[in-house]
Amino acid sequence: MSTRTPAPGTGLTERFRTIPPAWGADPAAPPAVTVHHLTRGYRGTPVLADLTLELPAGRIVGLMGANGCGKTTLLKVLAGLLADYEGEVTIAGHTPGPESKALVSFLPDAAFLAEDLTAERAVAQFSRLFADFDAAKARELIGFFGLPSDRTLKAMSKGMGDKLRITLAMSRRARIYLLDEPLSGVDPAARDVILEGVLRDFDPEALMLISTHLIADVESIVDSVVFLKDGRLLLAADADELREASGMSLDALFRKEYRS
Ligand SMILES: Nc1ncnc2c1ncn2[C@@H]1O[C@H](COP(=O)(O)OP(=O)(O)OP(=O)(O)O)[C@@H](O)[C@H]1O
Repeated sequence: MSTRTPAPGTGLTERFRTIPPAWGADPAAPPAVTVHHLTRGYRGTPVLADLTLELPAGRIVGLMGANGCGKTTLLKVLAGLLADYEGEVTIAGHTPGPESKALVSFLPDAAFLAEDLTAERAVAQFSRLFADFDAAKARELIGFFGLPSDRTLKAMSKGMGDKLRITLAMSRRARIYLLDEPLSGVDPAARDVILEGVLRDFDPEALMLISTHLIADVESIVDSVVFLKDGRLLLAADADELREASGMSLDALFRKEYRS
């Protein structure tokens, strides 16, 4: 039997398989999201393969993985946009459908707003579409981001458009926020402002799942992580516990685990 101390970082994927409940939360409370043996592919090619994971409420979870590992597919299943999957999924106790959609605010990675909308018209539209939309919060965020209220999306820069989309997604009083690559294409100076906006007046009992393949971008705001690899769970953990056990930043660990 070897008496050697394992090198930092080894065995992490066996040891870290779950995200513990948020600090101060009732440990007996049911998870906000459960995914059991989820399998989903496209045209016979599997993307998510027998994925099992649970996400507690009150957490800000980084959903990490290389391009094409299935992050968007998972978010779409949770958002109720992909119905034909194998396995079981629950969102606040509901299978994805009308009840769960009312509780989930999804920010897709693709454009979803009409180009002729101004910020003010977008706020009016979201107020009509979503019962939980907080127009006062949206206007506060529009001010925080310094967005013009009368300029159409077409006339805004990419960064302004991103800030408006994030404003709309974060202004729903949802239980679960799913943000798909919210910082892709955003310049480094704007990233910190956007993250500050995302956290502004954020309900500490809500769950946020934020996907990225650039972990350094969101490392400052996530308190836990899910690493996917080839549609499977590589590890799930509290961020501080993982940093302590690995002796690395999440970014360094991510690079190590995905090097192949
Ligand atoms: N509608 C589709 N039809 C066919 N294949 C698809 C479709 N959507 C996604 N795929 C494929 O499924 C795989 C997983 O895609 P997905 O978008 O879920 O990954 P991802 O981890 O979000 O990637 P990225 O970081 O590049 O956004 C990829 O190989 C992708 O090409």
